Amino acid sequence: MTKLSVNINKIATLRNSRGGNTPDLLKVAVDVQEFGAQGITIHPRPDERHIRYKDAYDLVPLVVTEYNIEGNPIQQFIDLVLAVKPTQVTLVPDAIDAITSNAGWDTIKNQEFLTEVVAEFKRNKIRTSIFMDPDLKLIEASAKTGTDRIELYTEAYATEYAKGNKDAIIPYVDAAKLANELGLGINAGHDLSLDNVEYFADKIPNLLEVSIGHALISEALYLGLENVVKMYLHKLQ
Ligand SMILES: CC(=O)[C@@H](O)[C@H](O)COP(=O)(O)O
Ligand SMILES: NCC(=O)COP(=O)(O)O
Repeated sequence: MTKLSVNINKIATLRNSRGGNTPDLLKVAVDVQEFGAQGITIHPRPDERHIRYKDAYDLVPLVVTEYNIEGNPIQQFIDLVLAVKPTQVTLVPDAIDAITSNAGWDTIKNQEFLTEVVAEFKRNKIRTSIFMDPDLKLIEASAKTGTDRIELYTEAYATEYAKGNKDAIIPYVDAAKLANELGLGINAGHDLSLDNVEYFADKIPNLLEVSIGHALISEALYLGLENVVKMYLHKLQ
């Protein structure tokens, strides 16, 4: 079975848009776990445009499932993760001004750096995962960093699947087979959705975890909309 870790960045985006505490990020994290999600993911970015560093601390007593913190391992991020001690840290090479994560690591070019960072987190008993495109050479190199897992960056799959190109799964299956041979655990995420996640999970051997945020929160809005509109109409009768 593949675990679902719900990324709550978008709840923080909505909260920050008004400056108050609605929606309440911490309550959402508690409720999402009560509804059955097996993990909570956050991706604090240096500009704190959604998740604030304080949120990462406030979530500690409330995340009773797997706590996954994603981000670019700049010193500020490393210090945060070492202080919070989540279950897992996912290393993502996102540029400071990127609108969202848009590439996996070049694990050949950054091998020494990643090896050091991975070792530091593992010394602190934090599981590590490296965000990766499904590139066999890079996946082979990722194993040399000592990481426990990789997270397959699924945007390309999601984009092609939406166009009807199911063959877009092939590089991911090949990548997963190699990762399995190398003893790497496999996570996946980015633009996974109710439309494309089942096919992905069916085809990828030993997919341990998916982290889903943007589509899941959007779908929750759509699926809840009719109910809430009706509740308002009822109050206004
Ligand atoms: C690592 C990754 O794939 C991202 O999906 C990320 O966690 C989402 O970040 P944003 O919510 O800032 O787009
Ligand atoms: N690691 C991927 C993640 O946490 C969520 O990505 P998305 O569903 O917001 O694209």
